[in-house]
Amino acid sequence: MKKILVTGGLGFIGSHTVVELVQAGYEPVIIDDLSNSHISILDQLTTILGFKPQFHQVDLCDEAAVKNLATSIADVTGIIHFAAFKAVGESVAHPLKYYRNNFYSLINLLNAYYGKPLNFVFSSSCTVYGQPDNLPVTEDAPVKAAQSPYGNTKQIAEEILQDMIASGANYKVVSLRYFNPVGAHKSALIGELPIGVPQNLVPFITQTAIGKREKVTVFGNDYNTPDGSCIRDYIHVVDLAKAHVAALKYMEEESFKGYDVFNIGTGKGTSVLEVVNAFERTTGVKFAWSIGPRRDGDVEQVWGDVTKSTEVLKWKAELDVDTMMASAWEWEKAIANKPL
Ligand SMILES: NC(=O)c1ccc[n+]([C@@H]2O[C@H](COP(=O)([O-])OP(=O)(O)OC[C@H]3O[C@@H](n4cnc5c(N)ncnc54)[C@H](O)[C@@H]3O)[C@@H](O)[C@H]2O)c1
Ligand SMILES: O=c1ccn([C@@H]2O[C@H](COP(=O)(O)OP(=O)(O)O[C@H]3O[C@H](CO)[C@H](O)[C@H](O)[C@H]3O)[C@@H](O)[C@H]2O)c(=O)[nH]1
Repeated sequence: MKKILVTGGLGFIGSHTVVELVQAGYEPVIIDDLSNSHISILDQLTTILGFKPQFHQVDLCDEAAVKNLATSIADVTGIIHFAAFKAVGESVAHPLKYYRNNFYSLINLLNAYYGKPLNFVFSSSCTVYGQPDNLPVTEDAPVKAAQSPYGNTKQIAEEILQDMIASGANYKVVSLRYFNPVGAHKSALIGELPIGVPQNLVPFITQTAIGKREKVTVFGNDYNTPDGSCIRDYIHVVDLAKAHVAALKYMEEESFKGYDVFNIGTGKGTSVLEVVNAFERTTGVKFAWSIGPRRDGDVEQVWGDVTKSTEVLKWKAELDVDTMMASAWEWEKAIANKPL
């Protein structure tokens, strides 16, 4: 069985990917420092999988610890590198915290496994496109000046990986540019666990619907879009998780060498108001919301062209916005009934 190191494997996207890896016949080895996740996610994964996946609590910024890891778990065929800090606003307030964690962890990992013929998947973001000139945005669209230190870590990390490949390193690398991951596993045993007040739309909606927050503010209805609210490409986290399996399979092909990048979205834009309506319609739960001012730094509209990922990775998102909302709501109710 092919062993895959999953850094950040107890986090939102990582935990769902662990499930899909096992279903596809891989053996995941989870690395996490629990800086933005809960150890009980390991128990939840154990319930879903029927066995306890291997887990090591390691801070990837600790160079010596990562070297030890590479010695003790030397027989991996791939690494999926989720571990990073991801809050845009916090990165503006604490840029060094973001540059330190997101770069040290990446570089320590690449150095520790350097020389081995590994398949490496990097979690990038559509944030690298800023506001694209053409929609849907394709992978060859220009990377725009980063809007935040967080976005900058994704842009620079992609460059680091390309420079490393250009230098002749033995790795194969795929960067996946995620659009907006939402939703939760159908078991409602794993999902997104925002720490503090959620910054993202869907957890803010579910926390408001359950009564933890008073009201959702729709940030702006005067954008140049059909209903005036911003448009994003929301993707179900289980579809996103499956894209990682597809990326590994693609890299396992002899013919693939070097570096490649893919958009991972649905190819469809949905407005904030459409998300609000979809939530209320699918769950039957109404919540308080109102229109407020625009949020600083928001891109007006972005959705991805997924032709390349469909044709080359042979992967396509299958789950719709209603399923995303329904599963996010089941997860919110599950953790309200039984806090982790
Ligand atoms: N969720 C999104 O909207 C989104 C969008 C685009 C890209 N991404 C990227 O995808 C990846 C995963 O995102 P997520 O939403 O699952 O985030 P998450 O915070 O839920 O998961 C990240 C995990 O990494 C761990 N971690 C962080 N720093 C670490 C370190 N130094 N050593 C070991 N573990 C560490 C955290 O404890 C957490 O469990 C991140 O790289 C993120 O930037 C996320
Ligand atoms: O309370 C809220 C929260 C969000 N929004 C709106 O909902 C949309 C989605 O906002 P999110 O914060 O959920 O997502 P973003 O698209 O702003 O950001 C996400 O996608 C980015 C890439 O575009 C980065 O990857 C970032 O890490 C990730 O959180 C935006 O139009 C935002 O203005 C609201 O109206 N009210």
